[in-house]
Amino acid sequence: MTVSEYFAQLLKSSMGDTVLDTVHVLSSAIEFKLKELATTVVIKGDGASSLLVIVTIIVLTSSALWWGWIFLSWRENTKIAGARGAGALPLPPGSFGLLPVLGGDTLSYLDAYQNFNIKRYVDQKVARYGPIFKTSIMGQPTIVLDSPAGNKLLFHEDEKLVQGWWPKNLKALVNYNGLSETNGEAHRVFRQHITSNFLGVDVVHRYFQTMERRAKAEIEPWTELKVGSELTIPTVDVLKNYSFRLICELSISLKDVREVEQLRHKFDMWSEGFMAVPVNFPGTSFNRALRARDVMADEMGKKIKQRRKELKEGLASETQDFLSVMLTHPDETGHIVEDKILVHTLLLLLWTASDTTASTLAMVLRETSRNPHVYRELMKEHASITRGKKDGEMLTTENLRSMKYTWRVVQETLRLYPILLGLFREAKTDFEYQGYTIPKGYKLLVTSAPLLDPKFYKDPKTFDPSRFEKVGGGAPAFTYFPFGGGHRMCPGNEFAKASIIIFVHQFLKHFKWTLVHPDEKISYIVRTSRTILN
Ligand code: HEM
Repeated sequence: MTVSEYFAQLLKSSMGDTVLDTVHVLSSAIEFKLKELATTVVIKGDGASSLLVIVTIIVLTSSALWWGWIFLSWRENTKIAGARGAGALPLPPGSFGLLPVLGGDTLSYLDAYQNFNIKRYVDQKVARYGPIFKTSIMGQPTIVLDSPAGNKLLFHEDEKLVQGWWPKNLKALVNYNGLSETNGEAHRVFRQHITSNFLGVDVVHRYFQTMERRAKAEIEPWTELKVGSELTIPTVDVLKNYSFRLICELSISLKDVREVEQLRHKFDMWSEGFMAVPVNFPGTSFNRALRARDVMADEMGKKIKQRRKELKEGLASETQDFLSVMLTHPDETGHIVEDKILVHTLLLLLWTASDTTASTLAMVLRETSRNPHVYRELMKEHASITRGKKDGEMLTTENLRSMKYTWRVVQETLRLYPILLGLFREAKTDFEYQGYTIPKGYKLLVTSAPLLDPKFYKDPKTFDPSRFEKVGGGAPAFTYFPFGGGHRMCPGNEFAKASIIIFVHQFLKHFKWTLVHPDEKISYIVRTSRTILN
């Protein structure tokens, strides 16, 4: 795509011209949407042997939200760039570009991101400047750090030298001071609170049955045809339904499909704002996203009030979902979370828990189909679990623990198709790093490039789950970080793991599948959801 096509596309999306079926988001607190994955499956049954299934397209998404930064933060950028005192170590080599106000390297970075060429982008820069280089991305002075040392800096010394950072347009869209926007002690306390009460490893097992029920509810309606029949199913939509409906049920007990879909309609509109040019003018995507957010926030506010009443009257349980837990369990400082922060967190959960899982599942299904030995190994693992079960008997924690190969498949999927291809932080203070000055306010970026580096992984492009028989796929520490790391590491990782492997179990039980387009190019772009009412 040329530069002008790129701009045209962005403008189109911001003006709400229909065609663009992308949505997306990317920040230190992720999110993104898929394009399409239709699947033709063959219904499995007694004696059904080699069956054909067709999976169309898969596409992860990502990126673009940063266009707004270019315009919003150039002044800040120039102030910071001039702030170094005399005698300081030099800045890392590199260039802010001739037109940093237009984002310097923004186009090439985003192009590499969308087309899944981050490694090539980084390799070219490294060949020119060395492993640590400066550039300007989205109007922000940015220092790109090599891995694994750079990851170690970002993830381990997180709170001393660097902190989480959200772009301005994203902050505007979120607009509440919750987990995503806080740093330091407030962030730690709140994070600890939601981890110990909702997302932690000791809690997530409570949702296994709901996850399995939801997975069955999405899959079984497609299995009602005769055994052996071929069927095309819109798999991405099935996956998106699964993850969105699951988090709605577990966070606010919202189960009615039509109500969920109404919420998702607004959610989609909101998400579209994350990649739009941040022009808040009636008719723009950004404006629509802000309005959708207000409507959702208003609805969440009403749900909070209603639930408080139900809890008082004994009509709701204290542990029935995230909302109840937050309203009845104080954090370690003895406080119940404020309503406006709770509203923010509910939206954050919808955002972080839905398309991340759906996208990863999509790629798991794709790679399983492209690698028959992987399918066979998976079948072995899951058939032995199914054999030991009576009809309708649910999966146990023990069963999930035994799905070791399945988890390796997911880990290898996240190596090849990470949800985030780059993670940003902001320097909290001026500091020295490997002979250079990192000025306060500069953005720091680590990328997923090492995941495809033969230095760390033998035959890096080969899908080989057996790498993960060793921790981190055998690569040095701080190379593999699909869930981020340090104080901002994804608190939903256990939740994600369980919901993914449970879905894989159900899918394998019912279908065998092959890809319609086995060599489909993967790009990080998106479209909004299509409803399937089961
Ligand atoms: C395959 C699925 C998922 C992947 C790969 C993933 C990955 C990530 C990554 C890379 C981050 C940023 C970490 C950082 O900045 O260092 C993140 C943050 C976050 N994720 Fe996940 N995630 C997934 C699923 C989930 C789920 C299911 C939930 C909730 C149920 C969730 C909740 C969050 C939250 C709340 C944050 C923000 C944490 C903070 O700022 O402290 N994620 N995730």
